[in-house]
Amino acid sequence: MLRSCAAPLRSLGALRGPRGGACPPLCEPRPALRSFSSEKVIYKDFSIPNPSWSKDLRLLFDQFMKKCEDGSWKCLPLYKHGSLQRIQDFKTFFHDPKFTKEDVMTQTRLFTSSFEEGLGFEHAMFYNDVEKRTVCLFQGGLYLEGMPGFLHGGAIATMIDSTLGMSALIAGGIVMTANLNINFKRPIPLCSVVVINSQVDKVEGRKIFVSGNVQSADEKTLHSEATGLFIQLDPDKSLT
Ligand SMILES: CCCCC/C=C\C/C=C\CCCCCCCC(=O)SCCNC(=O)CCNC(=O)[C@H](O)C(C)(C)COP(=O)(O)OP(=O)(O)OC[C@H]1O[C@@H](n2cnc3c(N)ncnc32)[C@H](O)[C@@H]1OP(=O)(O)O
Repeated sequence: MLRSCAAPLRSLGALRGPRGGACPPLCEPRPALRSFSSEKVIYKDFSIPNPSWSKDLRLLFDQFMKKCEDGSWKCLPLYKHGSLQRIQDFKTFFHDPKFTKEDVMTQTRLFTSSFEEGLGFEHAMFYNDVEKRTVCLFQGGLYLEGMPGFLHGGAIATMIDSTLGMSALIAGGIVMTANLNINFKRPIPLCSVVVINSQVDKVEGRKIFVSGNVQSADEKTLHSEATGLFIQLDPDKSLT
């Protein structure tokens, strides 16, 4: 039987955005499954709390939602509006049907959203435009195990890449990771909650330099430090 990371929630009705309603509109639904035939898009919001979220993750999420009230922070919907547009732009300019055919594309899923609730990458991202910072609240589930009881380094790298990448994406549009360096300093226990911080340090032409770290929810443990180089894609260059 599958175990969930969190004790069952007493009431989902307790999950409220700062304006008293459920999380949207600050945290808008993201389509988990996307369709490139434009006939059907199935929406599922992965960033709003679900029963697998631990008390720590819920608490941090609520704290960040509170910070969103004055507009200084935004809860990032990964696919809607800007982000969705970036994905569409990517498809328009860089997707090569030679490699992934239309019928396959209708079945794809974003890696970090492809696990059953609580077993994979439970996370929510927030962005501060003034500070150019992205913060990801992340609880890695049971299927992300590496060494027994701890998260796989690849799973940590995935979320670091996504968080630093989000900072770069907001700064530079359609980007891809060219380089990612990670120092793994302390292992992350499965199902624990960590905070991934990232900021854009420098933009040089098409190069966007981003750095970040991973800390425990109580900020007492520094789990990892990372730097990344993201390159704005050139529409005149083929990717393949
Ligand atoms: C980033 C995504 C944001 C994620 C946000 C999360 C959710 C959003 C929702 C959905 C999106 C999900 C996507 C998540 C994916 C996460 C990101 C990735 O993991 S991308 C996959 C891994 N990366 C790749 O596969 C890229 C492979 N590489 C390439 O295709 C190319 O090398 C390139 C990166 C496109 C660059 O090629 P290009 O021809 O355009 O550039 P140049 O080679 O001319 O280089 C330009 C410039 O940069 C310097 N450069 C390039 N690479 C490096 C390097 N590794 N180290 C140092 N410098 C490098 C190069 O020297 C040039 O410099 P200069 O102009 O000064 O000469």
